[in-house]
Formats: sequence, structure tokens, C-alpha cells
Amino acid sequence: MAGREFLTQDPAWKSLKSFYDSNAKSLKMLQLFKEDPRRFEKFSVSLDGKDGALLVDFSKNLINDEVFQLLINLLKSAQVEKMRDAMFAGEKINFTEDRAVLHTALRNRANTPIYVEGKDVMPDVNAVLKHMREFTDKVRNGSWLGYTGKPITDCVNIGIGGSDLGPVMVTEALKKYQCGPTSHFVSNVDGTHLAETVKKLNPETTLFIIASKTFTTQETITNALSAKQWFLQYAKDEAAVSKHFVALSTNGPKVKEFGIDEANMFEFWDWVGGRYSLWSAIGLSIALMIGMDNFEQLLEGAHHLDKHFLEAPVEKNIPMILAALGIWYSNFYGAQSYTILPYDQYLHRFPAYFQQGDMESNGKYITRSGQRVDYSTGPVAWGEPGTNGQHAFYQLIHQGTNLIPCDFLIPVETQNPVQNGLHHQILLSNFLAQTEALMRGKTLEEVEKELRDSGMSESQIKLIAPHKVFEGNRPSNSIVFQKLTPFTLGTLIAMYEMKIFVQGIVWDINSFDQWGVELGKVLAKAILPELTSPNVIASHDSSTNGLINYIKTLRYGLTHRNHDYFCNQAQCLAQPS
Ligand SMILES: O=P(O)(O)OC[C@H]1O[C@@H](O)[C@H](O)[C@@H](O)[C@@H]1O
Repeated sequence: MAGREFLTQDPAWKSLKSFYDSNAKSLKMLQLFKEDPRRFEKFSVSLDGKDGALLVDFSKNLINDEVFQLLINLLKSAQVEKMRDAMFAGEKINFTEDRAVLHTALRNRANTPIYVEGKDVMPDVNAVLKHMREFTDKVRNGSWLGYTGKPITDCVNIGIGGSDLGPVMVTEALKKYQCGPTSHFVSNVDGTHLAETVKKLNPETTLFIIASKTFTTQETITNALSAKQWFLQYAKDEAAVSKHFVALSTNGPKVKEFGIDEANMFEFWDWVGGRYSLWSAIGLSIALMIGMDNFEQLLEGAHHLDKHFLEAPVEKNIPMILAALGIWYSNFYGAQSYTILPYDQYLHRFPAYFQQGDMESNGKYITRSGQRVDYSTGPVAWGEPGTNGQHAFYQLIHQGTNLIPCDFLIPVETQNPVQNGLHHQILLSNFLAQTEALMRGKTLEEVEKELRDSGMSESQIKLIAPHKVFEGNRPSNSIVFQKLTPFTLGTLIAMYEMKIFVQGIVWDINSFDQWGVELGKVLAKAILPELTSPNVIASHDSSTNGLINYIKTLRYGLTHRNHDYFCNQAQCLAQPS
């Protein structure tokens, strides 16, 4: 799909810029709340859902009616709605890989036909869901037996990036719904990850799920081969492998080559991006742990958000509003990051999940028509659960020199009402207090009065007071839901996916490829044999050569003299003869 005129030339962009230049400094949220008692109603959207409503309160943002309208104009001018429709219709919007972007088909619970190159993908989607149900039911009801006739108690998902982060995040978030084997995850090629995981497991009752879209990812294949080796130490029979290894992939031939039975392969397709794949067969570890009914609830929740994204007008459309606010801060206020702060311990991997979701999608500087952007694109996404973050990094959010827009998320209802719900009351009060504090701040006059009332001398007050001032006027969204159910989690994930999509459209980049991860992979492949060769390495820059040779010196137990020798040799070899 061709790119458009440069974003910064768009009249809608120019209007925002001129508003920012002349009025931004005078936008004071506290004042805006005083002036408009209906600000909360005006700047919040509620989406009803099967497990209660999702409320997004965006009134604590640096906006007034005019800015909001200008932001909406920008989305319209960027033709977000047209691109959204193109994505849902299966057009190949990921043009650098010549692929459609159809994770929405995986959760298309309406089962309406969706065509890719003239073929309806829904029958295949439904067939894989059926396969997943049959398999997960068998494992969960104990009729799938390991090589010694025992039922499966533990599953190890071996995958990385999109083949790991989604399942990790969801199985943590929905732990309360566990009704099947316990899930474990091995992603890092650092042998520690596999070693520390399998040491707690019994090979007779463990199922390995090899999750890789391409089935060529170095880390995953290395971990999978080592897991097989570990397993065979005990089973001592290749035939036992089919009872303990299954694959989730788009690459049938590679799965076969690895030695996994085709009947034990759960397929997905190239129109499912890795970071959007938890809805596909990649979600098998989720379905095993929480059961297929709950997995389908997760899909239902995402589908519910998809419908809202498709049908709600731009000014009432949650992902579009969140995207527009993010653009306001990134591109006009110069914010370089934003935080996702879930006040729900079950969501402790949610921010990490969206580090890939956001940064791999929108960390791009080339527009769809191949020019370098002259504006910021994807911000750094980060965060940790509240209240932990409050005692760690919130200092910088409140008083640091960077503007960091925050998304605060919380369920109204806890699933663990410890001490009759006291813990949750405390959690809720902190959630509410933080957004209020960020918005209103604390003036010098307030601080001075407080210090004076405490009996402090005037000279001390002069010294201490400035440190206790909060300038406030710092933006946040409050995202409130009834309870963290599979349905609601599906809705929340899809909400961020679509927000990221909208931003990518406005920034005119391809949010669906990830060429930026390739160079490092290629260089690592070249370095791997150099680490084991006996030769001094001189083919890189002096730092890379120096590091390789230094590591080899230590690894092979050579003396410091050898290290100096390696450096000298590398320098000689690197010099042109
Ligand atoms: O599922 P695969 O093919 O093993 O890929 C895993 C990950 O590999 C990374 O290199 C990609 O950047 C991710 O997008 C991807 O999710």
C-alpha cells in the first residue's frame, strides 16, 4: 500500500503544531477541571462487555475540546479508518513481506468469511481451534499419556519473542483459571533457562511445546534439541518423543525435519505476525492451562474490542483515542516513552508483552514510501505493576525532567479478597491517588504552609520547600474494568494492539515487519564459529576483535600474556599489508 504525503505537511498536523506552539503552556488540567464540571463525562468512554464494562477515563490529559478535535482530525486525515478496514479485509498491508495482517481472523467469533488471495481463511482457523480443543481436552482429562503411561502434569513452551511473551503474559494473568497442567516457559538460549526449568520436572509427565512461527529461530531450535536430549536420557526411545513433543508453526517441513509427528503439529499462517500470535495455535500452552472454553473466551473478548474498533466513531473509539493522545505527547511534547502500570499483580508481564507489541511494531524510521521520517515514531514502552512501581521509579514520573504519559489499569473486583478485601481497597486508593497527584501536583505555597505549620524555621523552609513541590499537570489514562477474566483480558490486549496499529498508520510506517532484528542475527551466526576456532580473530573492528579474543583467552584458560598476544596479533592481521 503506497505511502502518502509527508505527515508534517498534513494541514491537520500543522494545526496541532500551531495550537501547541501558542497554547500548550496554558493548558492546566487542574484549571480545566474547575472550568468544566462535566470534563470526566466528556473525556471518558465506557465499553460494555460480557464480564462488565471497560471504562477509559482520559480526562486527566493535556487536552481541551479544541485539541481533542484537532487530534481526531489528524486521525481522519491519516485515513485510519480506511487502513483499518483494509487490514480487517485481508489486504496485504504488510507490503515489505507481502502479507496480510489477520490476527483478527483468529478471533473472528462471528465466523464471517475473510479472504486472503480469494480463499476464505475461516475454515482453516476453525479446524485448528478444533484440533487444539481435542488435544487440550485429552491432556487435561488425563487420557493423553506419557511414555510410562502417566498423565501430563507440566508443559514447557519453548519459544521466544512472539512465540513466548504472549503465552507467558496470559498464563500469568489467568493463573486463577488454571484447570490443566502447569505451564513453564523456556525462551533464552542461555542454558540456565532450560537447566533451571527441567530440573524441577519429571520427563514422564512433561509435555514440550515447540513454538516457532518460522521453526528456524536459533534459540528455539537449540533449546528444543537440548530438551529432546534431556528427555531421551530418561525415555531412551525415540518412539516416546511423539508423546512428549508437539509443535506450533507455519513451517510443516521444518517441523517434520525436527522429528515431530505431523499429527502433533498445530498450524498457523504467514498472515499471523509473531507478536500477534497468542490468538493462534501459539496459544496452546494457554489453552492447556486454562482449558479451551476459557481460551475461546479470551478470543471472544478480543473480538468484542475488534467490533468496537470497527464500528465506534473515531471520537468514541477507545484505541483511536489512546493512539491520538500518545501522538500528542510523542510528537508535540517530545515524550520519548510511556508507561503501562497495571494495578493487578496478575498482569505483571503485561507491560513486558507490549514492549514487543509496541516497540517491534513502531520502532521504524522509514515511511511506507521509503523516506526517512522527520518526526518521532514509536516511543519506549515500559512499566511494572502498582503499587511496586510507586516505591521504585514513580519519583521520576512525578518530579523528573521527562514527560512520561501513564496508563493506569485496575480491576474493580479482586480475585483474592485477602482480609476481606482490605488489600484491594488499599490498591484502589493508591491507583486513584497516583493519577490525582500527577494531575494536581503541589504548589510552593502549599509546601511552605505545611512546613511552617510543622514549626520549621524560615531559612530551613527556603532550603527544603522547592524539593517538595510537585509541578503536576502530568497526564494519565485510567483504565478500569470489573474483574480480570479471560474475556476482559482479551479486550485489553486487543485495545493496545489496535492503539499501536493506529499510531503506525498516522506515522506512515509499516507496523508489521521487523527487519531491524535481522542484522544482529546474521552477525551472531558469523561470530559463532570464530568463538571455537583456535585462531586470533581480526575480521571485525578492534573492539569486537578485542572482545572475542579476550573471551577466548578466558574461556580456554589462557594467561594474560596470551591475551596481549592475541591483541597484538589481531592488530597486525587487521593492518593492510
Ligand atoms: O516464532 P519464531 O519464528 O521463532 O520467531 C520468534 C521471534 O523472532 C524474532 O526474531 C522476531 O523479531 C519476533 O517477531 C518473533 O516473534
